[in-house]
Amino acid sequence: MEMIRLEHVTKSFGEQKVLDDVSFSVGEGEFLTVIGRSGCGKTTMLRMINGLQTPDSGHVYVEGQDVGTADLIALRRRIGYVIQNKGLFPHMTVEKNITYVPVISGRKNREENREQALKLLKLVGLDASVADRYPDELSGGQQQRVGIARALAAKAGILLMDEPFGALDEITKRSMQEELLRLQNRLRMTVVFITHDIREAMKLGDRVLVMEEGKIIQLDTPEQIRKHPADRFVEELTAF
Ligand SMILES: Nc1ncnc2c1ncn2[C@@H]1O[C@H](COP(=O)(O)OP(=O)(O)OP(=O)(O)O)[C@@H](O)[C@H]1O
Repeated sequence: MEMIRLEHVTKSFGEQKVLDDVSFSVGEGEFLTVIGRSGCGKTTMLRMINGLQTPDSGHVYVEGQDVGTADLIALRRRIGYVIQNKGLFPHMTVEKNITYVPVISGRKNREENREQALKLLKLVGLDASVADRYPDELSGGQQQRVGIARALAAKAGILLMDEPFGALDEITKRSMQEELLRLQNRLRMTVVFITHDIREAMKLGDRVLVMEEGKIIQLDTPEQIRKHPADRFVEELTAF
């Protein structure tokens, strides 16, 4: 099944065309990585999927529903959004952050919420003792894990990740990558993952989307991209 589809999406900020006739789709359970130079439109594209940005023309569909006419609050509850160094509510404990969506959706049983939070912490490789801490009392890597736990608690079938591991050291980054792949496989989440790191893009993605100046240059499996780079830019990018 198709989870996300962009159809001829165009977006400008003032004179600058940031997305230029972008079309692609992401299947259920697929892990799509997105790579391209700074400013090429990656974040703008990602934010369209949960309705934080609207296209000037074209359409974005999530699970067949046009985001332009969807109930955005309901939509965002189905989509986890994990961004570097942001995204957690600073005034809420880790537990409250994780159970935020279930609670606002009406699940008020405290014990049940606590239990779920602890289970999810374990699942993302965190100790139960962090449940009562605040986000700024956690390391960057721990915060990312909490962000993922929160998306899982919301039973988000779709996870949008904008350079989630960009600020992490190599070792933590690697273990987070492994963990994410394991969870994604197990829970069959659909993931769109922006990165600046081509190794990360090739390692994590079932397919890799390469962008340049608001256009898709290539969208293919890591193997095909390596074998048949669409142009010099992709060739240089993947020459490692
Ligand atoms: N709300 C906005 N208003 C005006 N310009 C914007 C806005 N959001 C983004 N831009 C501009 O649009 C372009 C694309 O931004 P975007 O954040 O999508 O790029 P990106 O590929 O994610 O970059 P990076 O890799 O540096 O995060 C940039 O030139 C940016 O300055």
